[in-house]
Amino acid sequence: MVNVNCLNNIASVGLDLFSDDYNTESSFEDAQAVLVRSAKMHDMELGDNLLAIARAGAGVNNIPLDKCAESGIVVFNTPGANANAVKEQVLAAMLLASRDLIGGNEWVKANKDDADIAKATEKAKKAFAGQEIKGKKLGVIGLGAIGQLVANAAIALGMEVYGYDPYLSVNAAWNLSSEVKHIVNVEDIYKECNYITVHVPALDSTKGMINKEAFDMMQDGTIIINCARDVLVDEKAIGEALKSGRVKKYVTDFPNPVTAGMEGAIVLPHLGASTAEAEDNCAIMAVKELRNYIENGNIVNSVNYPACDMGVCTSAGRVAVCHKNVPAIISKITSVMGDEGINIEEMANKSRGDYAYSMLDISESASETVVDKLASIEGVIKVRVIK
Ligand SMILES: NC(=O)C1=CN([C@@H]2O[C@H](COP(=O)(O)OP(=O)(O)OC[C@H]3O[C@@H](n4cnc5c(N)ncnc54)[C@H](O)[C@@H]3O)[C@@H](O)[C@H]2O)C=CC1
Ligand SMILES: O=C(O)CCC(=O)C(=O)O
Repeated sequence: MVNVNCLNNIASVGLDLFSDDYNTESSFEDAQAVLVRSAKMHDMELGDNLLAIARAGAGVNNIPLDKCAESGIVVFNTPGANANAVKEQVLAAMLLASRDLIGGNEWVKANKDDADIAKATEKAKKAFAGQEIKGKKLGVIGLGAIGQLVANAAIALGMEVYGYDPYLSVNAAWNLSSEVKHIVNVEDIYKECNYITVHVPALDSTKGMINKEAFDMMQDGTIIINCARDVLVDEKAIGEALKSGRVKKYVTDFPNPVTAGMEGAIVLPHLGASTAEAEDNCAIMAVKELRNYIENGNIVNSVNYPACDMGVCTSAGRVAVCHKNVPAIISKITSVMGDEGINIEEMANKSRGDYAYSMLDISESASETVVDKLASIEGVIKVRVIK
């Protein structure tokens, strides 16, 4: 039985994909596999039995990726599975920031008992008038799964779109409308765009990237949308930019003690991925990734180990090894097999930064002796007999 712990609510359509060989009611301490959404895992004790964590979503800043890699725990996410939900929220955010629909609705609620509300409406409504997004310039920072959908949708809505992503993959570039203007210096977005939306991961290199210097370059009345992570925007600086009128509205999906009451901010309670469709997509992808790793040793969509996929094992045995990416380790692994008279029928070795992963399809199932010998090689982190 494989023990699975869910740290957050995971859609049942995903959990239903686990076979009877899985117990999805496990405690965290006993789990071999963990499913998580936004629960913070940095301070959690990671058990020796834990093999894999799947983030049913995109952002993995709630998971200690290096600590997991060091312990041979493979972390997955579900790229693109909630991108459409976030794209739709960004479109809503741009419209909410452009037309004072929230203020107008509050006015109606406040005047609900006025028998003459229809007449009063026609007088009051000028206070809630806004602007159209058609013809305005939108800057999209980060053109991954979400950014590219936002950019294409904004083109379809008649916006002029500037896209910036220095690490853009070729596949992502193919998906972008040719009408998106390719920006190589993010400052051009700050200087020229009326709307700016950010879609990058929270990394040391991106934290605080929208800061005072960025606001100083912007035009008065710029609208900022942040459905990525709060730490990307310097909150002291945006508070000041809102006060000065440099920024007209800040729409953020991340309430915290600073943003929650911020004048001029529209603050949503992290709803970007909260649609039935996105929750289902993420849960299905996450469970499939976990099963593929647990049952076949394959790594697809990991964020701390390399991709490595040998399909379903057709040999008598398969061994999977998480190890450091250091010289001569492969020859030591294969020597163990040779010394034990085991033939390697197929093999894959992939690396990612300091870590690597090897899978060996072998002529017999690895014995305890083989596993112990592999585990004793310097730099080997975890050895698993898959078959
Ligand atoms: N509000 C919500 O509920 C959700 C928020 N998110 C957040 O949105 C982020 C983006 O999600 P996806 O588009 O799915 O991820 P993704 O990984 O597909 O795209 C991220 C893009 O950012 C780019 N990038 C990285 N550093 C950059 C930089 N300094 N400047 C410009 N571009 C840079 C990468 O090259 C990549 O193309 C996630 O990391 C997560 O934090 C994601 C899903 C839901
Ligand atoms: O699971 C959620 O609701 C949060 C989604 C999110 O922030 C992400 O996928 O990065």
